Formats: sequence, structure tokens, C-alpha cells
Amino acid sequence: MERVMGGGLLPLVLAGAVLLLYRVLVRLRPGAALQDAVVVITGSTSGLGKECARVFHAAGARLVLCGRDAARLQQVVQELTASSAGTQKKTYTPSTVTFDLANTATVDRAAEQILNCYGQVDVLINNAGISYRGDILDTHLSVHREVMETNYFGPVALTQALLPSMVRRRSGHIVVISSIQGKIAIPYRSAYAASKHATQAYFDCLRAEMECYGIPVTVVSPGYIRTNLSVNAVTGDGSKYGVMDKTTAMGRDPGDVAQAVLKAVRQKSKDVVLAAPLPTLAVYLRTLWPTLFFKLMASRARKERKPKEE
Ligand SMILES: NC(=O)C1=CN([C@@H]2O[C@H](COP(=O)(O)OP(=O)(O)OC[C@H]3O[C@@H](n4cnc5c(N)ncnc54)[C@H](OP(=O)(O)O)[C@@H]3O)[C@@H](O)[C@H]2O)C=CC1
Ligand SMILES: CCCCCCCCCCCCCCCC(=O)OCC(=O)COP(=O)(O)O
Repeated sequence: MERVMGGGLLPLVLAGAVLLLYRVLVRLRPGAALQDAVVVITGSTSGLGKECARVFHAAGARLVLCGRDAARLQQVVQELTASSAGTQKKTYTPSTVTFDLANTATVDRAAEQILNCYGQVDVLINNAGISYRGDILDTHLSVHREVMETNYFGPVALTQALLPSMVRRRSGHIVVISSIQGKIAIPYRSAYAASKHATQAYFDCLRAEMECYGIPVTVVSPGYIRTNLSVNAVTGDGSKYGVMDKTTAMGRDPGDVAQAVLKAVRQKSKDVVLAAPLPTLAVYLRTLWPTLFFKLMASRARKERKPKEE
């Protein structure tokens, strides 16, 4: 035993202790201050985006809320303003910018409007997104394009429009809400998983390229969250899915996930997985034992296959 400790085990134990200490220190380091920070949130009319608006507003950020529906954005502004009435903390009435992320031609104009709100952006949270349900054999190419426009090209266009001002100031922070499906692909989610894999890759490249300017990039990959994502999902023929899936209904509370996003922003985390143990393990399985992962996904596809109408 002594020989083992002296020879091979001791360096391993020491390495483990150093790693543990590093993780504890990372957790304990003071986070970035968000009081007065200009935080832009896309998709802030519902679900996770609305909850992010709540927690960043409560943290004293100057918000620019983005969405497609001006009236619903104003509703969120009113709710936030009412929620902070009488509190000690200095909070700001959020600004709003209305645009459709899937129409990338309008994104440059929207970015100008965003910059005009406070003259700078400190944190951009690319949250807006849509999901998809469908069999590849029955899915129109236009549906793949629609999901890619919203989940990938929209955030890329907005990020690229806002980056030059961050680079000039050598300051800013880019966040994207991806999904665990940006790391593993599951059957009947082709368009969604593809858009989130593309998102992961683009923002990983961006992180590397922005390091020299001191601009952190955070990719957040949640598992199921209790929002209207499945209800709003698009199907293979372009119609709305319209069903609250059990997995979504039993998902994590969006307020808790928003708190985790706030923490990731404060700590300038690079890549955060916010999923249950099984999907998190599946990410490792995909890398370490892909043949088993592919077998499990094929079996899942067989079980979930819808019988064809003759
Ligand atoms: N819920 C979940 O299980 C999970 C969600 N995510 C991700 O979280 C993010 C937020 O989704 P979630 O809150 O769950 O779902 P919701 O459907 O509740 O919210 C989606 C938001 O995105 C907005 N949006 C959709 N399309 C566009 C568009 N073309 N232009 C502008 N805004 C648009 C919606 O606006 P409008 O109200 O106008 O439709 C809405 O505000 C998404 O990126 C999603 O992929 C990741 C993992 C799990
Ligand atoms: C070492 C043992 C590992 C065992 C792994 C077993 C394989 C388990 C597969 C798990 C698949 C989980 C899928 C999770 C999907 C998810 O949480 O997606 C989040 C979303 O983005 C939700 O979008 P959706 O539209 O699909 O509701």
C-alpha cells in the first residue's frame, strides 16, 4: 500500500485536492457587479427570458427587453416596475425594442435601437428560441430554415451587430441560452438539435476569439424547463405543435434557471450545463462510448415512432 501511495496514488490524490480547491475558490470569488449594468435579453415576453428579466431587474441592471410583440413587452415592463415598488435597491424601468429575430434583415436596425437606449451593452443574453417536433422524413426544408433562422442566425446576427461596440470598449459579455440538445442529438428533434449544436460551435469559436478583448462568452445548456417551449414548437409541416409535453411540464422552475443564469453571468462561466443527471451523463456517453449512445437513441426512435396514416 505504501508503495502504491508513494508511487502512483499520492500524485493523483494531490491533483484531486488541487482541483477541488480550485473549484471551491472559483465558487467563492466575488461575482461581477450587475448594479447599473446594461443587460439585453431576447425573448423576454415569456418563459426563461421573462424570469431572467425579473432576476436581472432585481439585481439593479438597466434592462433592454427584446421581443416580437410590443404590447407584451410593455406588460413585462409594468410587472417589473410594480414588483420593485417600495424596495430599497435602486432599480430601473426597462427599455424595450421590438423585432423578429428570424428576420435577420431587421436585426442591424434593432441593434442600433438597443445601443441608443443607454449608449452601451454590458451583457447580451441571447435567449429567444423555438423548438420543433417531427420525423425527418416528413419535415419540410422550410421548417429547418425557420428554426435555424430563429435559434442560430438571429442570435449570430444580433451578437455580431453588438460586438464592435464591446470590442471598442474592451468590455461586455455575451451569453447564449442553448440546450443540452446542443451537446447531444435526440430523435424527432433534428431541426432544434441542429440549431443548438450550431449555436454551441459558433459561441465556442467566439469565446476563443474574444478572449484577447476581455469579453467573456457563456453558453448555458439547460435540460427541460417548465415553460411554453413545447406548446410553441413547430412541426414538420410548419404548423404549431400546441401540446404541453409531460417532460416540459415536469421541467425545472424557470425562476431557478434564471437564478443560475445570473450566477453564470456574475462568475463569467464559460459553459454551464443545467440538466438532470441522466442527460448530463448522456453528454459524456456520447463522447466516451458513442456506439452505445447511438444504440440507445435508435431504440428511443423506435419506441417514439408514430404509426403512419395510410
Ligand atoms: N423550456 C425548455 O425545456 C428549454 C428551453 N431552452 C431554451 O430556452 C430559451 C427560452 O425558451 P423558453 O422560455 O423555454 O420558451 P418560450 O416559448 O416560453 O419562450 C421563447 C421566447 O422566444 C421568443 N421568440 C421565439 N421566436 C422569436 C422570434 N422569431 N423573434 C423574437 N423572439 C422570438 C418568444 O417570443 P413570443 O412570445 O413572441 O413567441 C418567447 O419570448 C430557448 O432558446 C430554448 O431553446 C433550453 C433548454 C430547455
Ligand atoms: C452512463 C450512463 C448514461 C446513460 C444515458 C442514457 C441516455 C439518456 C438519454 C437522455 C436524453 C435526454 C434528453 C433531454 C432533452 C432535454 O432536456 O432537452 C432540453 C430542451 O431543449 C427541451 O426541448 P424540447 O423541445 O425537446 O422539449
